[in-house]
Amino acid sequence: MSQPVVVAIDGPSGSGKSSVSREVARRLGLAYLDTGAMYRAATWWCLRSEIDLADTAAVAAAVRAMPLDQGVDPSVEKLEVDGADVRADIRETWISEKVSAVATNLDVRAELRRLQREAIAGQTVPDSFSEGRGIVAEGRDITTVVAPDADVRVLLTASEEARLARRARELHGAADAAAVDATRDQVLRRDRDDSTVVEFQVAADGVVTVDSSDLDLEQTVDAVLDVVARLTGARPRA
Ligand SMILES: Nc1ncnc2c1ncn2[C@@H]1O[C@H](COP(=O)(O)OP(=O)(O)OP(=O)(O)O)[C@@H](O)[C@H]1O
Ligand SMILES: Nc1ccn([C@H]2C[C@H](O)[C@@H](COP(=O)(O)O)O2)c(=O)n1
Repeated sequence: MSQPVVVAIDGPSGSGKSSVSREVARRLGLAYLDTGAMYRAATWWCLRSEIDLADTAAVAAAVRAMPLDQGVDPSVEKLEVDGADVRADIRETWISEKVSAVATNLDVRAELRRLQREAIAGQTVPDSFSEGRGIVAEGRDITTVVAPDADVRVLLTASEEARLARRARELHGAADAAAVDATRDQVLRRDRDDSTVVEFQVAADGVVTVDSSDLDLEQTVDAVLDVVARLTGARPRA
């Protein structure tokens, strides 16, 4: 059997991390880990438990006790907290507005980092979803903190304009001025808050930047697959 491949992808909001990482994992036959979904699930859990997000100790304790069940199959999204399917809830505005308060809690980051490393290591052994082929993990600090030794490390970027337009189209079905204005908080304010605890705008040493501003989704997936092939020899399965 060939060596496991770990691909780490970071980038700002709306750069395409989730869509691109999921598709890259699918084509390479790897597992997929959406670490942003973990922060969103943690936010859902704290709000549902009526914890004041400003009470950092209470939030951290709740996250340590969170009964999270997250799938790693790129073709079948699974995300449950305490048996509840939270896939739809965590994408809603009430979570997007609050998630940075949880993601900037350093004790929460330590706990989720532990779970993320466990999930990544779990995919390098034969008895796993990927049968030991490896994983694509994406977020904000995967290339730098969670998996700095990953075989492939990519910073996926896109201009502010492109990211706002993408999110506006996704949420409002159009990228006119009103729709773009309505997404600013979700994209720019969130990046500003999140970047107080983690660097995801500038590539660290050894991290390859893929700028998707002028690429469509398919071209971006191909660009990342090219980087993976160049650095590891791994290619899409027929
Ligand atoms: N290269 C691309 N060209 C055009 N649209 C894209 C491209 N990449 C992603 N998209 C679209 O942009 C939207 C945002 O992408 P996605 O959710 O993957 O970004 P993200 O970086 O994971 O964002 P966030 O961190 O906020 O969750 C989606 O609707 C996706 O289909
Ligand atoms: N490794 C990560 C992943 C995510 N976050 C934070 C930043 C976001 O505001 C939030 C949700 O992520 P998204 O689903 O939008 O990618 O989680 C982080 O700090 N570190």
